[in-house]
Amino acid sequence: MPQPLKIAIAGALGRMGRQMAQTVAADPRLEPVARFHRPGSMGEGLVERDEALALVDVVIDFTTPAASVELAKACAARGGPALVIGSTGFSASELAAIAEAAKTIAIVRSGSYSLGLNMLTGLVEQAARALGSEDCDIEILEAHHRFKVDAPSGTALMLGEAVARGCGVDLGDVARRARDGLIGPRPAGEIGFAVLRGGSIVGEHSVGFLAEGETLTLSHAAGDRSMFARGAIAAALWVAGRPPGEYDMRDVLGFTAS
Ligand SMILES: NC(=O)C1=CN([C@@H]2O[C@H](COP(=O)(O)OP(=O)(O)OC[C@H]3O[C@@H](n4cnc5c(N)ncnc54)[C@H](OP(=O)(O)O)[C@@H]3O)[C@@H](O)[C@H]2O)C=CC1
Ligand SMILES: O=C(O)C1=N[C@H](C(=O)O)C[C@H](O)C1
Repeated sequence: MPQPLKIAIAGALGRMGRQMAQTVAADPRLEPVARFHRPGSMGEGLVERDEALALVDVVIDFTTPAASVELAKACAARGGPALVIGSTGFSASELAAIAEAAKTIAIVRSGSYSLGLNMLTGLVEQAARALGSEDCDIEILEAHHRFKVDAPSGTALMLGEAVARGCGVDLGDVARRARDGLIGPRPAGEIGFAVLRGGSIVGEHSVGFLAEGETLTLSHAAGDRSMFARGAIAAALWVAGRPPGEYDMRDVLGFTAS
């Protein structure tokens, strides 16, 4: 029986931090060693971040872009532990800082740790490759709870990247992230995003391929947050001991890049 993997949980008092603690505690492959929150946030079994980093093999982090970047820098500065990042809403410069840290430590980062959602990205890429975005209008819809602060969701952007890979285009060149006012007819080739916020929706995503006379819709709905936690655990078990680099769930799940 291998030694359990030593895990720390960042953002321990957040929605995903609490879900992670519950799911990690129930998994015999893991030893939940430390939980930390904002600097100076003690009580409820919390420790300071740098104390936690000294004790564990992998940190699982669902916090904010700024907190994840600081954490990645801190892990890289001490040569480990490895990191599983679930936070979303990063700017280009924040992503560059994470890529820099990944030159020193192994980091898995994904906008969704759901297995089903990651399978959906493969299907979406395949459909986009077959249908293209010239004769078919491709639109991504997402819905989340009222507390979500970033838009479009990390998952919607992942789906957008899958569409772009399938169509052989750069998402940055064709993404239409908002529409308002007298916007004129829809240009061919756009990849559109639409966002709904409200209530307690855990996460719903769909990709519509809208062609002349027919619509294909591929969709996913999250029932609760436990599958994100299970996916993050799969990523933690996979990334421990890996060489430095930035990985995603396609690496973890062994989905071949096409
Ligand atoms: N990739 C995936 O599969 C999933 C990703 N997410 C993403 O994960 C992130 C967190 O989501 P959720 O749990 O719902 O959000 P919450 O706001 O509930 O949790 C985030 C927590 O991080 C805390 N935090 C802020 N700064 C720091 C810091 N410097 N150090 C430690 N903790 C800090 C916040 O504290 P405070 O409350 O004091 O502000 C908050 O409690 C979001 O970006 C979300 O989009 C969510 C679900 C799945
Ligand atoms: O903030 C959330 O709740 C979620 N965030 C992730 C995202 O931005 O896609 C994943 C999931 O949809 C829940």
